[in-house]
This record gives sequence, C-alpha cells and structure tokens, in this order.
Amino acid sequence: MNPASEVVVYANPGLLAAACAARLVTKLVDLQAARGSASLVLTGGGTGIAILEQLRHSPARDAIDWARLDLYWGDERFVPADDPERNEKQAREALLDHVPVDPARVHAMAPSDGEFGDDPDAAAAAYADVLAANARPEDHGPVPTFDVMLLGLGGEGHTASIFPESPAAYENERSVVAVRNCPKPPPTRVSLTFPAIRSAAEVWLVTTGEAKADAVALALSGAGEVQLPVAGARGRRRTLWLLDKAAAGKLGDVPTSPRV
Ligand SMILES: O=C(O)[C@H](O)[C@@H](O)[C@H](O)[C@H](O)COP(=O)(O)O
Repeated sequence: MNPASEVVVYANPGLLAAACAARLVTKLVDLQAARGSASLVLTGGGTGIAILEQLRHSPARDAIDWARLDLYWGDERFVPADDPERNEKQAREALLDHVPVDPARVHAMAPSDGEFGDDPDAAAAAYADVLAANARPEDHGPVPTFDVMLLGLGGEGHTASIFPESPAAYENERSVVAVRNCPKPPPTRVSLTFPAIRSAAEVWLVTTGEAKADAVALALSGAGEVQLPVAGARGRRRTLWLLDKAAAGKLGDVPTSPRV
C-alpha cells in the first residue's frame, strides 16, 4: 500500500457520501477560519454528485462561507452547457444553485457551445489560463494549491478524464488537456493532468461498488499511473481514499466505519 495513502471504508454508498460531505464542511470551515478562504475541486460521476447532494442537505452546510470558496472542476464533459451530462450542470443542480457562492469564484470549464465553440483544445488552454491566473507566488507554478480535490475513478483505473495508456496519462507539462475518444461517454472531455492533480494539498478519492475494487487494490499496491491513472492521483500533503465496503473488497483487512 502506498504509505502516503489513508483509507476509510464506510458500510454503504449513502454513508460514504454523507460522511464525505461532513468531512468537507469541517475541512472548509477550518480552512476559512485560518485563512479566510478555501478552494475545492469537484468531480463528475455518481459518487461525486451524491456527495454534493448530501452537502446541500447537511444541517451544517452554511457554516461554510460560500462566498469565500473557490470552486474548480477536475474534468468536464465537452458538451453544450445545458446538456444533462455536464458535470457543472449536475453540480449546480445538486448544490451550487442552492448556496450563495460568488459567481466569480466558480471556475467552470467551457462547454462545447461556449466562447471557444467546438474546440476542446481551446477550452483546455483557456482553463489552464484560469488556473495560472489564480495561482499565487507560494504555489510555485501555474496551478493553485487546491485545498481539497475530489476525484472519482473508473473500474479500469481512470480518474478525472485521464484514461489508461491515453495521451493525457503521459502529459507532464500542461495542466489541462483535451481528451478525445474516451471509453466512458461522452467521448470528448477537458481534464486536469497529473501535474495539476498533484498540485492539490489533499486529494480525496471517492468511490463505491465492487466494479472499482480491483482498481482500488491495484492503485494502493503501487500500480503505475499510465496503466492505472488513479494511482497517480496524490496530494502534496494527503491522499485520502473514501470507499464503501464493496469498493474496498480487495484490500484485505481494512477496518470499516462503523465496523460491520
Ligand atoms: O466526468 C466524469 O465522468 C468523472 O470525472 C469521472 O472521472 C468519474 O468520477 C468516474 O468515472 C467515476 O464515476 P462514478 O462515480 O459514476 O462511478
């Protein structure tokens, strides 16, 4: 197991989503108390959106100062803005349209009918510019030190929209790339790359279900990031795996919360 990784296993997907939402409230409130602001990178996928829905219904939700939270995405499906497949649209319906975020601090990736038209490379380059514009001198590079980055993963090991053996898995210069012919539809996407992912102070990998158990076990036993991109998703200070029992099924004896 990658010694830098922490693993917490929950009895079921609902508990994982609720517990992750509770973790986010505490983390973001503490960061804002210490520094006045915080940054969070959202993920698409069922688990990521379930967490946002739980956050919306959390009784402690508004302990977060939503106006002082910078929001980014780890990836986006390159589809029209009102396409139900858009991660941004799903995140707005699940949470963002229900809390008083500062629109200027919600950094969405461009849709395919936006200012860059149907050019995912232009959309990716523009998002890299957004990241660079929000980086501070102490970030030591063109990407902010995101406080928390949520990432899902696929059964074959993708994370964000970095798929196994894809060009994005070899990208070590650019922070954001266009991704085409993705095995997971929609086929065209915009994604952070490993350098951008590893700019995060904390990476929280969130997943559920038996279908992810092999990828989880392989990632935690040192698989290579080109063959299994989620293995390359590490935070500068913390890599936290939040799993349900099924997704942890191949990890051997890891305590479950609560023990079941
Ligand atoms: O835009 C996307 O599709 C995601 O960012 C992707 O990386 C997702 O997080 C995983 O595929 C897990 O998705 P599920 O949680 O639905 O399994």
